Amino acid sequence: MTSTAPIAIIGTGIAGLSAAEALHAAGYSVQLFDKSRGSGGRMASKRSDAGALDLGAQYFTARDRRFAATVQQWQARGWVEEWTPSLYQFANGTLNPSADEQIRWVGKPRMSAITRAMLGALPVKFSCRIAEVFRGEQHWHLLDAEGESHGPFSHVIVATPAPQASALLAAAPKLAGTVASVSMDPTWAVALAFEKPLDTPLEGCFVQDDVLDWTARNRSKPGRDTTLDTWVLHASSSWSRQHLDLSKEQVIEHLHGAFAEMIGCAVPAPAFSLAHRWLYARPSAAHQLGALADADLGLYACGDWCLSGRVEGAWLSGQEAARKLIAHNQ
Ligand SMILES: Cc1cc2nc3c(=O)[nH]c(=O)nc-3n(C[C@H](O)[C@H](O)[C@H](O)COP(=O)(O)OP(=O)(O)OC[C@H]3O[C@@H](n4cnc5c(N)ncnc54)[C@H](O)[C@@H]3O)c2cc1C
Ligand SMILES: NC(=O)C1=CN([C@@H]2O[C@H](COP(=O)(O)OP(=O)(O)OC[C@H]3O[C@@H](n4cnc5c(N)ncnc54)[C@H](OP(=O)(O)O)[C@@H]3O)[C@@H](O)[C@H]2O)CC=C1
Repeated sequence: MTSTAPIAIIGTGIAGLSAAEALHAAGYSVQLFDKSRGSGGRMASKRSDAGALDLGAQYFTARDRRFAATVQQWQARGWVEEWTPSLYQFANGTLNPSADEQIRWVGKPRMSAITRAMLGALPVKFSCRIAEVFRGEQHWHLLDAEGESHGPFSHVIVATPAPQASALLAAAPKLAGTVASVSMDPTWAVALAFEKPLDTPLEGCFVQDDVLDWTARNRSKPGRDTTLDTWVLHASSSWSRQHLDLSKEQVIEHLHGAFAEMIGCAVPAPAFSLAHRWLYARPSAAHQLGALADADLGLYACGDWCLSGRVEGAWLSGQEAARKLIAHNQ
């Protein structure tokens, strides 16, 4: 290690925490920041009257050998469990069972359990939106949206969605340019909770219609609250983009209607509903960027948008940012 100042990591989603874990294991000290009240980003779970709900990432797969080995460790520690839903597919107006052999993982008892456990005792400042990353004579400093300055730091890793990373990478125009070329699509998510369980065996469904993209029965996941029969619905990227500024009430009404048409059983008015808009849900295309680095400056960027736009891609990108930083300092 060449410096005693810690490394700043902006973002406590899976990418930022993956980088943090790898750097901490290599003996570096880190300081994390997140604009939200807790960790997880798009893997966070929202507390609601219907229990904790996974409104973002629904499950994840592990195809990369290194990620698969890490998921095995998470399983041994009780952070994740396999989810084996009764899977369906809805296409051309028809609902059909669509079982497959794919192993799908979920955080237990909620998706946010994973990043919560990864964070452990690492130093973090929540509710702290970083507005500017600037270089002093020797070190990096961060300015938050309240005007407070943080630092000094030896390096900075920006682990936010690409559109939120651009401004933070202004000190490295080449990185900022690459990030600016990555576009991300939105997703409207809705939760509907019913007093009486819906009369269907369906627990997860890949949907191909104009409105919906996916639906899942929350109670079919391990460790979830079963008081109400709660469903998470995701709108397609194109519908979400076209209806970005609709009110939450209108979005709930549209998605409830599409769900009722699709599911093939009576769907009463929900006892509880909520909507959440993910403005930067997924990259519009997959990339092979790994992680971005200006190693001489000490500025790095990682996130799902560097790779597959999935949990696995985000974790791998965080590992790659840490690897590049460590390699440059050896
Ligand atoms: C609706 C939806 C469904 C999905 N379903 C799946 C799925 O089933 N399977 C799957 O594999 N993937 C899924 N994904 C994708 C998956 O959630 C992401 O790929 C992954 O969680 C991204 O992790 P990340 O760390 O790169 O970014 P994020 O999780 O977005 O983390 C970035 C963090 O940076 C913080 N931040 C941003 N700007 C600032 C700032 N200026 N200052 C401080 N903090 C800041 C944010 O608050 C956030 O916590 C889904 C995503 C969505 C939205
Ligand atoms: N909404 C968002 O913002 C968002 C959603 N994301 C979704 O995350 C999963 C993750 O993908 P992964 O590759 O890890 O999982 P799968 O292998 O389960 O699914 C990949 C796609 O393959 C199709 N699929 C898979 N299994 C089946 C099946 N049994 N029956 C029918 N189809 C299946 C399906 O594609 P289509 O809907 O048919 O186009 C899956 O989507 C994935 O669902 C993403 O959509 C990621 C990021 C953001």
